[in-house]
Amino acid sequence: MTVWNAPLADGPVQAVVTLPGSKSMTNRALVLAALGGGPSVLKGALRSRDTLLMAAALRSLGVPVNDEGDDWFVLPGDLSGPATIDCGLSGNVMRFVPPIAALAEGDILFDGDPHARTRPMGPILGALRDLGVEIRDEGRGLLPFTLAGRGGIDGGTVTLDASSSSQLVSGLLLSAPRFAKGLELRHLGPPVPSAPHLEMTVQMLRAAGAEVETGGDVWRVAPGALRSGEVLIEPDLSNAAQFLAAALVTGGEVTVRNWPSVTTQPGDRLRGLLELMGGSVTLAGGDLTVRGTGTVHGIDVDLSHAPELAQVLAMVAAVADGPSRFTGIAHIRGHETDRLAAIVKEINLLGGDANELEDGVEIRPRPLRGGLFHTYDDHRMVMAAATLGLVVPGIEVENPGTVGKTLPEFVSLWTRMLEK
Ligand SMILES: O=C(O)C1=C[C@@H](OP(=O)(O)O)[C@@H](O)[C@H](O)C1
Ligand SMILES: C=C(OP(=O)(O)O)C(=O)O
Repeated sequence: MTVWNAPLADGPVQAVVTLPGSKSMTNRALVLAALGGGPSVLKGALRSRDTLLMAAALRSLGVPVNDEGDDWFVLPGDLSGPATIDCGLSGNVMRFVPPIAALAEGDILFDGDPHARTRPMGPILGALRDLGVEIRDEGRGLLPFTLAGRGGIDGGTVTLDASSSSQLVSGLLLSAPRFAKGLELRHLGPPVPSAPHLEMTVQMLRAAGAEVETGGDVWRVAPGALRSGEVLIEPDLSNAAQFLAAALVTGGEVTVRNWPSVTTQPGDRLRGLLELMGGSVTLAGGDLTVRGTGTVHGIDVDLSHAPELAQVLAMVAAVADGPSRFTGIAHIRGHETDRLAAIVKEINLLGGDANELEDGVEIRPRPLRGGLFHTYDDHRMVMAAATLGLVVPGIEVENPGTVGKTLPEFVSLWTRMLEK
């Protein structure tokens, strides 16, 4: 175990931050480029564990991906197996790659980190089986499994329950233009979380030339060629959460550069959420600035649209002037760790007062003390711990390197943010 002493802010944080590319956009762009008809270049791609795993997965299926420079090049060709895919702990890799593997020939083995073997896969494996794909998973509906690629998928109509992750839908949609008959996908069950990420899938498919119709819980993708070319990746707005929260909890001012004026990223919801929590938020000329007054308000919000923000917002809530409730996020028990349990446990270990709800968490602020903050191989727990560490002396963050999943340079960006 390594430990990082989270720096305490010695006053209001004043900083301007530039963030690397979005994980979700980079991984979608890689997939669409791999399924395209010619060479593509990704500008501003994120270099992190999850995107390097995606690039490696596509390479294993016969698609050359050059990720050496700032621009990433993808040269699609015939998809081929046999192969072994390491999903790491990436939900994107484990949900987006199996449908591509079914387009290749040969046995393709999927596995990942120990915790990855607990993340929901059953509905997408069931849907692929309904589409005629042979998958051997010993009936578990989880990693590891072997998919027997037959060089194509006929496609057609399929129904699944995607209430445990929007990625179960996105994964099928992204490859659907390459199914012989396209795809009509229906969700049946409790609501699908992360609507902005579904919209991101639809918009990126359309930008690549796919015909996609959506309405309610039904998505239709027509068969057809995907356009190749240049794709511009936006900065990762979910990873802006902790930097903007720093302004709020210290009563400072933080600007994140290159904020898109229109975006499907759920991190854009930070603008409204941080305002509700007491910040003043302005977006001008591509700069998103949050100013804190020193007072932080508790909030009661449904976070089902932006579950990636839960941990950082929970830490802000822990130092607010009143109680908070974050609901609509039952499914984050199936993320990198059981995030509801992790949030509650860590706040309470530091002397706080939090409890789990069926679909969220409740936090009542109380004076907190320092101590070891466990991070459960979850990048967002590290970034949440750092946020709290700005105002609670003595927070020791377990395994800070976990941030490599989506933001390897987190500690240096954080340290720089605090330099006067
Ligand atoms: O499609 C995507 O890129 C993602 C969708 C969301 O998954 P869930 O719907 O499982 O929350 C999000 O939490 C994850 O970090 C990335
Ligand atoms: C849930 C997350 O990641 P993924 O599902 O892509 O592993 C996340 O980054 O918060």
